[in-house]
Amino acid sequence: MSLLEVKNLSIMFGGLCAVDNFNLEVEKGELIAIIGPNGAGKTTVFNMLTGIYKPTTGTIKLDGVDMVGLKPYQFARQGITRTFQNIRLFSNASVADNVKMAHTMHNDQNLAKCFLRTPGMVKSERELDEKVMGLLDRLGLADKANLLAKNLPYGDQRRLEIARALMTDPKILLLDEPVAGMITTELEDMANLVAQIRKDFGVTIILIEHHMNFVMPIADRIKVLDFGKTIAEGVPAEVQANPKVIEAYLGGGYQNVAT
Ligand SMILES: Nc1ncnc2c1ncn2[C@@H]1O[C@H](COP(=O)(O)OP(=O)(O)OP(=O)(O)O)[C@@H](O)[C@H]1O
Repeated sequence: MSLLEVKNLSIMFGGLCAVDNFNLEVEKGELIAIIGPNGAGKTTVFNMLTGIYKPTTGTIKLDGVDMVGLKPYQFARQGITRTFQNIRLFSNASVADNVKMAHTMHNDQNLAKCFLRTPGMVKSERELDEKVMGLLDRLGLADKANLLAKNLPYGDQRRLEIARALMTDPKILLLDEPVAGMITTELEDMANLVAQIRKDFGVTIILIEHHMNFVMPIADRIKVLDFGKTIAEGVPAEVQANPKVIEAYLGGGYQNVAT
């Protein structure tokens, strides 16, 4: 049984079929990229894989558990966490508190224990602080732990989003355009970071991206969507050479096939 099994997933918005018969099997530890031009349906797939949208038809199984119909927080508790194309941070909280809050929001907190500050609570708080600092260290943000999130450079805000997602110990990490808004010279750093996270945390990663150059060196497999349909899939070299992919990118005036 694969870690994630998605079968015949489709969603209609009125008369528009935004995602049509999407299938995906992901093994533990894999890194899968979903690419495609604007409006291809990539974010909609993520929205279905995180319970934000309920598919019109199809099934999603995580570790054999049927996920369709569950709420977003239940997807998160089952082990699917995501970042967003538009960064979502607590901008007036510190970098460290942003990561800590991801834990607090993800786990049930016992209010009585919080107020009583039992030895167990103090110990778990200490362990939590250590985990936060460990994660910030791995993501190159340890020296910025006390800065307000809003004062971080853009690339660091993206790293912080990933740290927040990792704080929930996900089985599957979904990254929605992790280099959106970054300048070309930052792409390679982020690609290295994503590959390193996969290795260090043993986490399975599915990411959406426009930039071919970003996904080519790090993805095991790539799926290409266009107008909601899967037009190609395979290892990066196969996909890059696929005429349908070249047409979807270049035919639509899309310029990132080589960038
Ligand atoms: N809630 C919604 N209601 C109506 N239409 C929607 C909704 N969400 C997405 N769509 C439509 O579904 C299609 C796919 O959109 P989606 O955002 O998934 O594309 P995308 O591949 O992520 O594009 P981009 O790269 O621009 O983010 C688009 O035509 C979009 O307008």
